[in-house]
Amino acid sequence: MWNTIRIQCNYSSNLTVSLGSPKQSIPEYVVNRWLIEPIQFYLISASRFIPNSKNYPVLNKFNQLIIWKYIQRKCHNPPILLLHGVDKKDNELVTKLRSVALKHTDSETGMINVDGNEVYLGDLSYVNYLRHLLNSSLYNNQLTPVENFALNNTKPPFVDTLQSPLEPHAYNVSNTMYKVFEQDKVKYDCYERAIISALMDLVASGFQHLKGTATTPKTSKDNMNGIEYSGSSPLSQRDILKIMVVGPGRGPLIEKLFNAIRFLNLNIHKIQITAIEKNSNVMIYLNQRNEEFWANKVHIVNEDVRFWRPSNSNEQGFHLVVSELLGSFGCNELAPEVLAGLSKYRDPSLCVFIPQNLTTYISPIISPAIYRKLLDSNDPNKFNKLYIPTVETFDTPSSKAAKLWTFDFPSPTVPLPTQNATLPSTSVSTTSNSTSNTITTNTTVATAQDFPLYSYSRLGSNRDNKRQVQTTLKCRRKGTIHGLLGFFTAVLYKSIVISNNPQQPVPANLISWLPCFFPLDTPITLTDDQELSIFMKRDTDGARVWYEWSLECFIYLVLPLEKTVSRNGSINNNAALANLSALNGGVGGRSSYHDDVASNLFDQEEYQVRVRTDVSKVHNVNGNGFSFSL
Ligand SMILES: C[S@@+](CC[C@H](N)C(=O)[O-])C[C@H]1O[C@@H](n2cnc3c(N)ncnc32)[C@H](O)[C@@H]1O
Repeated sequence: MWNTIRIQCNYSSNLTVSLGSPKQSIPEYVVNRWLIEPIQFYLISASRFIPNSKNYPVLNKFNQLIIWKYIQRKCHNPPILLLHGVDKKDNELVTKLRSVALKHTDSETGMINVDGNEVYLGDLSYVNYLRHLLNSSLYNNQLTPVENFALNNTKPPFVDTLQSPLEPHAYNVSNTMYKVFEQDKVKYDCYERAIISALMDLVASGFQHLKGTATTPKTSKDNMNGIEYSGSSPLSQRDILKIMVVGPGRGPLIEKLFNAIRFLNLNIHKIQITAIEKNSNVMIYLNQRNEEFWANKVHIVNEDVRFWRPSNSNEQGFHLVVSELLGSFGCNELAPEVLAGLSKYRDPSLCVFIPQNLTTYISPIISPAIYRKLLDSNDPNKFNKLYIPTVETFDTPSSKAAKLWTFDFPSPTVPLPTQNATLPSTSVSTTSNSTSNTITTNTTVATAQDFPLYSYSRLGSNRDNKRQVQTTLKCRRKGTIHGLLGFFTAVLYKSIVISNNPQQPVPANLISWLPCFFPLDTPITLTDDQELSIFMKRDTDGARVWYEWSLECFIYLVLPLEKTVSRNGSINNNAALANLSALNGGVGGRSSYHDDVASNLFDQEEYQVRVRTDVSKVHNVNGNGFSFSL
């Protein structure tokens, strides 16, 4: 009923709802469902209270939890708690408590002065209990880590806003934003574990000679978080493990890399580290940290990695590439495009990328608050854009999400560097830490000339990073769908996974990414047990990347089969077929389903038909509403 009123009032922001505390426990999804509504008052009847062991009125655990959850999630605009029924004559508990508790408490008379009149508020032990409940809310956090993080990091008026996704490949990330990233300790711990695991495998598959630290005495300047470094290496390039960090920002991933090297006790002389960061604003941090903590061991390049090319053969043939170019939807910060060019500079025989892959997911959501915000916006493209809602003001009618697509790193479709490439004499150079500049021609490392400057047009419109999926989801619960929620899972290395799945983040306290939202311009209403068909596309024209999306919903009808026997005795199913064709034409069912159904007609007394009940338009066709420029 509330939903009907809201729709009839065109999602007016003046419309709010008052909820009553439940008599008995209700399913959690119902509590969560109301959490996304504009609750103005939360009514607590005195009859919900029960006496505790000292005969004071308290709420049961279930009602306590609901109040904590509502006031915590809506901390910037909490509902007013309205206690009622305390003064009812027939409230046995009140009468009892009044005689036991209040008689002896002179200071708590429960009287207030309103316009010169003494008004009896009722039994104050109820109010006192609610006060206690509010105070104890601080120590009974009901929110998820990501909700806590989002609420603590967004203050009014930015709470509950729709942000545009970051585009770090196109715009420089601010210092404040890097600080926010760096708060996610668990993300960096996952990276550290992934790097340790990958380094162990690399060592085992050909870099055994890395085991053991350098023996040269260290100087204070050469102290890299405990890694001993002598300042010069007598090793030839062939012995060297080459590591690239793409987009290190202010350096937390490099920090984790050094931790991993130290943890594994690897010889730093035999490791070459290159970091490529396009944001010139962070160069000062990186260079300072390089000097202070990393003994200038990191070769820092201030360039867009898509346009970077190794100046000589020593600068390629990477064995480990570490990056964190993940957006809320996984691929929306263009990791596939950014890393594709770099793939060509890997060692074709042995190279690990962290992350190894990313997979995107989508789930239909109910979010009247977000929809109302969009209705209020003057942007003509508002329904063709991708958003990041700052606070989780949504609920999902389906317990599952649909898997869309995966990107592997390095991309299996990017050609391998040429095998046995011959090094031109000009490409061989001596690095400051190397006494040998000889690289023999039987190396599998290719030359810079083998890999022309990365260009999207050269890759045939970047075809390999296009994706298109049509997938279905069963929705058990009814509701009005306002859009799709996108999130990702990334395999950093083997079993080390991170995910911003709102229902089950991995690790549970990961806070870096809120899920993203693809709106529908006309919401779609579902009854119980419907099926949703979701169309999602990632497209590119070589200069831009964008997403397109649409929805259809279906119900399954079971229809009786009306058989008539003709004069010659044959069975005629015309009535059923007529039903089918009516559904096909009238409701928009698809003929392929009906063909399947028709072929089974002769065997069944009834048949099932899938009927389309609603369909949305395709949003953001050709990226006309929004796109990410390459
Ligand atoms: C999501 S931030 C992560 C930064 C850092 N790894 C951290 O954890 O704080 C992505 C970083 O990659 C950089 N970046 C994005 N695209 C890039 C590109 N094409 N070439 C080089 N750096 C890039 C951005 O400037 C940004 O610093």
